[in-house]
Amino acid sequence: MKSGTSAALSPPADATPPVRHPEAPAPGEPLGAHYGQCFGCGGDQPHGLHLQARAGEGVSVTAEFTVRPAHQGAPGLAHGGVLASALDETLGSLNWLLRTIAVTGRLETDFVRPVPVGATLYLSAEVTAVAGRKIYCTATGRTGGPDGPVAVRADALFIEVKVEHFTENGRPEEIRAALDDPDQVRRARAFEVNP
Ligand SMILES: CCCCCCCC/C=C\CCCCCCCC(=O)SCCNC(=O)CCNC(=O)[C@H](O)C(C)(C)COP(=O)(O)OP(=O)(O)OC[C@H]1O[C@@H](n2cnc3c(N)ncnc32)[C@H](O)[C@@H]1OP(=O)(O)O
Repeated sequence: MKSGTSAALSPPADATPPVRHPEAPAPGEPLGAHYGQCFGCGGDQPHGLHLQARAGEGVSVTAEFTVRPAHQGAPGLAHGGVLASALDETLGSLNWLLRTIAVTGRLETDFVRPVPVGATLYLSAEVTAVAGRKIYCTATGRTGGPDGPVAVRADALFIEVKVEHFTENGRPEEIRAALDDPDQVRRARAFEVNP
């Protein structure tokens, strides 16, 4: 069974291949967190997954995530929602290579093998197509190594949004703090200049 079989995840006929932004980080370079408090990638988020994605070739990324005891669902096994979060975050980081701000519209996940506590998930993701504001992408998480068996996979549709998506909907205290942080503002601007 393949994931992403719903019609909503099939790119339309006028979709085009993704275009890597000319100033995207070189393959192998870390992408950095898009927000320090992000549950997926933020370095300042004590409860987070601390995912550190690296740019790959084209519009692709890789990341690793080691399952900790706090991530359990069943005894000794990762919670599926946490694994979906790791996939979501890895897929979300692809947008940095397009220099587009986008949020997850749809995420379809297959849980193929149980993932024990202590295991490292080797994640890789790529954008497959773009159609207007819609960004189609796919990800896998493997155990045992980057070429190990697939444990989880996901297909997703991200939707491009403006910075106002966050400023108009986020809780004011966090938005104020983000606007007061020059690094955060610089990062948001870097996305915005994309035509
Ligand atoms: C300085 C201060 C500011 C700081 C800024 C920081 C920068 C940060 C940088 C980067 C942040 C990235 C964060 C990544 C985190 C990891 C990823 C996540 O977990 S994101 C969270 C979960 N996702 C949501 O919360 C979305 C909630 N949903 C929405 O807000 C809306 O539904 C939204 C924006 C997704 C779409 O709403 P519409 O009104 O803009 O657009 P419509 O017209 O509905 O959709 C556009 C097209 O997309 C399709 N579409 C939309 N949703 C779909 C869905 N669920 N399934 C299938 N198609 C969908 C529609 O059918 C339409 O297609 P047709 O153009 O007609 O062909």
